[in-house]
Amino acid sequence: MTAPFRTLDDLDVAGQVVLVRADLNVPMADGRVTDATRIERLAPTLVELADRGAKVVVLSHFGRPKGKDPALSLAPLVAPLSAALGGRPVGFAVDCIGLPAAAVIDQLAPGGIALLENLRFHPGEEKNDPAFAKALAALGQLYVNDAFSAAHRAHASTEGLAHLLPSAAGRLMQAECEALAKALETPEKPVVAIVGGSKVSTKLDLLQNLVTKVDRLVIGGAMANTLLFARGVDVGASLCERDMAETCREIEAAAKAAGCTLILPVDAVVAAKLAAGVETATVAIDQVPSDRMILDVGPATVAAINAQLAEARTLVWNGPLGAFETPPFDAATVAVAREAARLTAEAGLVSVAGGGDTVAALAAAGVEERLTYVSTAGGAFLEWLEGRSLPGVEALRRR
Ligand SMILES: Nc1ncnc2c1ncn2[C@@H]1O[C@H](COP(=O)(O)OP(=O)(O)OP(=O)(O)O)[C@@H](O)[C@H]1O
Ligand SMILES: O=C(O)[C@H](O)COP(=O)(O)O
Repeated sequence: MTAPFRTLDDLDVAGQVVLVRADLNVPMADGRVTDATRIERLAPTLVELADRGAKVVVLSHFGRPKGKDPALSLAPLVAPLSAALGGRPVGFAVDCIGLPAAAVIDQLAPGGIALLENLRFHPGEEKNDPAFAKALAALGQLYVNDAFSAAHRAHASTEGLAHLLPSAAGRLMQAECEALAKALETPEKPVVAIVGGSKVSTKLDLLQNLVTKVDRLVIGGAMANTLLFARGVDVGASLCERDMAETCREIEAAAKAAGCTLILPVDAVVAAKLAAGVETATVAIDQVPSDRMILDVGPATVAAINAQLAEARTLVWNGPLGAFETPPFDAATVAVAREAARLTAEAGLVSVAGGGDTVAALAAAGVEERLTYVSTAGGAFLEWLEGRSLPGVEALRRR
C-alpha cells in the first residue's frame, strides 16, 4: 500500500543537503538530558541519510524562548546527539538561517551531520513567516520532517518549509503515524484517557474534543488543579490557570453531553514548595491548605484510576500525574504506569502513551517497553487522537 505521504524511499539524497526537522525538545535538568528517547528515536533517520551520502542538517526548536535565550540554546544537544549516532561528529551553527548556518553547511562532506541553533530564536518560526521559511529553504535541496511530536504546530519549519522543497517523512514520523493508526484507529471500548502534565493553557482546549472520543477521562497533574478550581475547590498555592475556569465548565458540559465520565483527583500530596526532601502531607482534595501546592495525586486517586484501568480495553495517556522529576511526587505516575503495564501484559489492555516528559516518567517507572506503544508526541498525540489534521503531516501528503 502506498504511504499517504512521501518517505525516505522516495528521495535521492546522495550529495544533497537534506534539512531534517527533528524534535530535540527533550527533558533536561542542570544542563543534562534526563530522557534521550526523542534523540534515540530520531537517530535511524539521520544515520540512513548520512549513509546514503546526504549532507544532513538538523533543525529543531527547544522550549518556548522569548527571543534568543541562551538557556534554551541547542548547543548542549550536540554531544548527546553525537552519542546517539554512535559517536559520529556533529557540527553546530549558532544560527539556523543566514551566513552562520551556510558556513557550517558548506563544510559538510557527504555523510556529514550538523545541528543548527534553536528555530524559535526567530519569531518567524512560530508565525510560519514565509520569509523565514524561504531563508530555511535556501540552506538545502531536500526537506525531511521527522518531528511527529511537533507536527501539530503550523510553524515555518514544520509546515511552510515543506512546500518550498521536495519533502518526505522521516522514519520516526512514518513509524508514529503507522503505529498510532494501528493501535487507535478503531479502539476497543471502554477507552480511558489520562491527561496530566502542566501545559494547562494549550491542552485544556483539546479536552473539549477529546471527551467526544473517549469513554472516561482521568485528569491529573496541574491540569486537574485548574478543573478543580473551576468546580470551586480551593487548590491553595498550586499551579493553576485560574482564567481558564470558563473553558473548564465548557469541558464539563461537553463531557456530560458526550456521555464521557470525568475523573478528577479525590486526594493530593501537598507541600510548601516543589523541592526534594520537603515536608509533604496527603490530604483530601477539599482540604488543601492555602499555603500548600498540590504536587501529586494521592493514593485514593491512584486506586480510583487503577479501577478505571481494570475496566478499560484501551488506554491513552499524555502528561504525568504529578511533578514526577522530584520524588516523592513521582509516586502516583509510577504506580499507575506499572498497573497499566501489568494489565497490558495480563489482560490485553491496548495502552498508548506519549509526551516528552511522559516518556521520561514511564522510563523512570521502568515500563516504557511494556506498554503497547509509546509515542514521542504529547500535544500532537492528543490532537491526532481528537481526529484533528496535523499541519506537519498534511504538508507531506502526496499531491
Ligand atoms: N501538580 C503539578 N504541579 C506542577 N507541575 C506538574 C504537576 N503535575 C505535573 N507537573 C509537570 O508537568 C510536566 C509535564 O507536563 P507536559 O504537559 O509537558 O507533559 P509531556 O509529557 O512533556 O507532554 P508534551 O510532550 O506535550 O510536552 C512535568 O515537568 C511535571 O513536573
Ligand atoms: O514537547 C512537545 O510537545 C513538542 O516539542 C512541542 O512543543 P511545544 O508545545 O512548545 O510546541
